[in-house]
Amino acid sequence: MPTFWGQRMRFQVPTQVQAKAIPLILSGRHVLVNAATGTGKTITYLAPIIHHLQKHEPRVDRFHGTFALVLVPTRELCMQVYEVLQKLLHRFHWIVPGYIMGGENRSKEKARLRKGISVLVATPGRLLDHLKNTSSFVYTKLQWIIFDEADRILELGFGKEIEEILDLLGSRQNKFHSKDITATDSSVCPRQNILLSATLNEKVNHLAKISLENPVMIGIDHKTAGANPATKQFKLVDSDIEDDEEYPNGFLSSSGGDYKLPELLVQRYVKVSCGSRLAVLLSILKNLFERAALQKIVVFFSTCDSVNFHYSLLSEFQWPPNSPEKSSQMVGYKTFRLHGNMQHEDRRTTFQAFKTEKSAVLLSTDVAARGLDFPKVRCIIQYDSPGEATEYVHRVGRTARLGESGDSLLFLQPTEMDYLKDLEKHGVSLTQYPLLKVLETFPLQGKKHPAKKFVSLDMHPWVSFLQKGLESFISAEPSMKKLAKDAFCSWVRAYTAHRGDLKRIFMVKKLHLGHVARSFGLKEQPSLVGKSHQMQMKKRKRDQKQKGLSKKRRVTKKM
Ligand SMILES: Nc1ncnc2c1ncn2[C@@H]1O[C@H](COP(=O)(O)OP(=O)(O)OP(=O)(O)O)[C@@H](O)[C@H]1O
Repeated sequence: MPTFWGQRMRFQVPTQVQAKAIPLILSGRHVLVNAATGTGKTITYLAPIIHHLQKHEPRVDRFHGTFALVLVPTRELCMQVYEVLQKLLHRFHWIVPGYIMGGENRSKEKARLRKGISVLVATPGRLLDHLKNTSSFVYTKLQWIIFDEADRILELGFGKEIEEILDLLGSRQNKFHSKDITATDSSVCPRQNILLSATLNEKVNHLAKISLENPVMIGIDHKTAGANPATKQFKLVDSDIEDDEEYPNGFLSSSGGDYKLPELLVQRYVKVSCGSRLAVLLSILKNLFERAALQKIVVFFSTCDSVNFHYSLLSEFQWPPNSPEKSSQMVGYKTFRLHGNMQHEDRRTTFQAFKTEKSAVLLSTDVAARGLDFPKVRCIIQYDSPGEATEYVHRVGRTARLGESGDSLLFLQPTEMDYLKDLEKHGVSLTQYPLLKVLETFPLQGKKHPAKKFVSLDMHPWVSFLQKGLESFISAEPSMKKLAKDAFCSWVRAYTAHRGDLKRIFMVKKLHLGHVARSFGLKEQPSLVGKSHQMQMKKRKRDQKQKGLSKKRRVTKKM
């Protein structure tokens, strides 16, 4: 087992998945790794590669080009894997790490590829671009292709790109066998491909078939995933260790199987009527920070607009409103946001900043759901449902990493409660969050409001008081109102976009648009919000038409 990695990273013992998979990967087998979130999968594949490269004869040199390629679904994950790689390679300065990804400057990347990158981390689209257009990109010595978060890469619609990449790299199994290459062409290296994820599904089946040759599957149950039995830091149950399975023809015949969740994760749901969602979210955040000032929380939303709106609200909303006492931010902690519509550089800074903060809230879309390793995240709130159970697993996996404890909270409306049954089918079960007890911690004018007195949450004095405060604040700030309206519109669109079976749980026709508007702090009736949105859309169409016409006219004139 390679020893260098633990020293630099100050790790005492390998995790369970590392202990099982590293020897197999070192042996050269194609491997499929299925282990819970936060169990150290990154080192699992990087350590053996570096072990081989540092003793490679002749010594690895930049002009040899790329030996190993790590494919990841998102830019943030690309940066994260690159950072781990840099740490692991500090003693082996001749092995050059590098990354290429969407949003970066292409010509700078070309220059870096021309100089040579030994271990390259990449997002699929940009990699394909360079494979096609950067002639100085040398990959004749490529030995490893890793698919980290394999299922997500495919879900993001990169299936075709991946097939093209495998074809261009000559690594597609049904066309081409690594054994055949070594037999016929000694200048081409034997290949070893590795697929990893905490959730494998049918989509991975195809990728596994076309990219892995006679692979071994490593499945680590959450009870054993923490670490080696040598440490008492993690709970271990030896008998739960699954045997490696030979995987010649695909293992994914049962797609609805259990997902692997961190053992010390406490999973809860909170049932909230639509109109009270916003007030409840703010109350829960306030309560969490009042209970423990030093903690990090990630809140997941379904759309970029919704992230933007809640980000501005949390940053600007003062509490108590119109009070003679000094008011301050309601959730008085640093707030960050992360989503795909942000400028590349802002995404990068947020990602780095949230990593180092000790007390903060990150509001994010699913760009932060996969693979990101933010230290010490204590709680995950899924304010908007994740849809697929797979995404639920990855979102909650941002906490309770590597033997630490963590909490997760899923917001559900009364009409959406069947989602719990859907999760249960995957072995995921949640208990109810004691919302009324939490709301009791917010007395109004010194008076407590015992839980049993209220027929509905919307009538709860604290909730309605806070809701009024939010609505007046938003209606008084035109920029906030605009953000709220945009968020409302895109939230409804996202709600209608639930796929397949989930449409039966997240039923658009059961949505009360007036209540949805309230959940964005809007006083207007939904028809008004809808109308203004429709008018905007009409105006946009009109403008586009006019632009199109004048363009046409210009073109006609020119011709
Ligand atoms: N042997 C080890 N001992 C202690 N900590 C470790 C060890 N190996 C990895 N770690 C740490 O564990 C954390 C989680 O690792 P990593 O991000 O690779 O998990 P993962 O399984 O890929 O998670 P995800 O499925 O969410 O992507 C990281 O902070 C990493 O530095």
